[in-house]
Amino acid sequence: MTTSRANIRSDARFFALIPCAGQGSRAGAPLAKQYQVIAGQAMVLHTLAAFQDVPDLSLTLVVVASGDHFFDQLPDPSFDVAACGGGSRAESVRNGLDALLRAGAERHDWVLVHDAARCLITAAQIRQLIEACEHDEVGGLLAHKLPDTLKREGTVDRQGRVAATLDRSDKWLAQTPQMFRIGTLMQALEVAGGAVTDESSAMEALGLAPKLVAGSAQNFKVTYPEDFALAEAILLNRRRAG
Ligand SMILES: Nc1ccn([C@@H]2O[C@H](COP(=O)(O)OP(=O)(O)OP(=O)(O)O)[C@@H](O)[C@H]2O)c(=O)n1
Ligand SMILES: C[C@](O)(CO)[C@H](O)COP(=O)(O)O
Repeated sequence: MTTSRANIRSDARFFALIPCAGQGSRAGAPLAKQYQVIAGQAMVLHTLAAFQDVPDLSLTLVVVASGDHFFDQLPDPSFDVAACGGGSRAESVRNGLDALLRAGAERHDWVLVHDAARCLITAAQIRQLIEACEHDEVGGLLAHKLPDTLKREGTVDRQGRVAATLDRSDKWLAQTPQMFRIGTLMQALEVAGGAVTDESSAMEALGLAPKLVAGSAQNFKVTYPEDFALAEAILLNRRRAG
């Protein structure tokens, strides 16, 4: 699929979609990781604070699982909540895009999809992504160039041992936000199905080449138990630094 410049409208608005309906099984705690308190508040509230500081956004929509009442008691939230989470991240995103259209977004508008569990994102990084992609034909994602030597593990009797050292010069770690036109992303996710782990993969399956925008190592996804302490230390350090 190609996207022609003629299809690009300059009056597009920007929406944010925060998938927040996961269970955090790799984090190994009874409470879903996005609701665990770090640096004084639930992880997802740190994430949302960054989006609140981006004036370009028309609306931020948080997708939670059905029956999740975490946000019910928040006074004057700066975002909307839709209880339409699915069985996979891709399904939660797809349902969230439907909800955005119901909330007034249009298919030519941009959506920035961002993990609730990437609570170290900053408003400046979100702005950088928007500036890098708003005139692009496809859109793109924050990503981090691989900083370490890359090994491939062996198979069968060589499991747990190095089979090869790979060229890392063209390797990036995909982060979020990932920013695409709502309509194209919906089409891409329809084609790709529920198994894709990010929006870029779905767009790639359409034959499109999303733009890689350099993010930061600090924009990691809280995934494993040891990630909480690191995220908290960075948040507290930023607070101290003002
Ligand atoms: N069915 C799902 C699965 C994930 N997510 C969200 O997608 C983001 C990134 O996913 P990941 O880190 O894989 O979260 P979990 O699925 O919660 O983690 P795990 O795989 O360890 O269970 C998280 O903010 C998570 O809440 C979602 O909205 N709906
Ligand atoms: C979208 C994502 O954060 C990009 O790195 C990631 O793929 C989601 O996490 P998962 O563990 O693959 O579900």
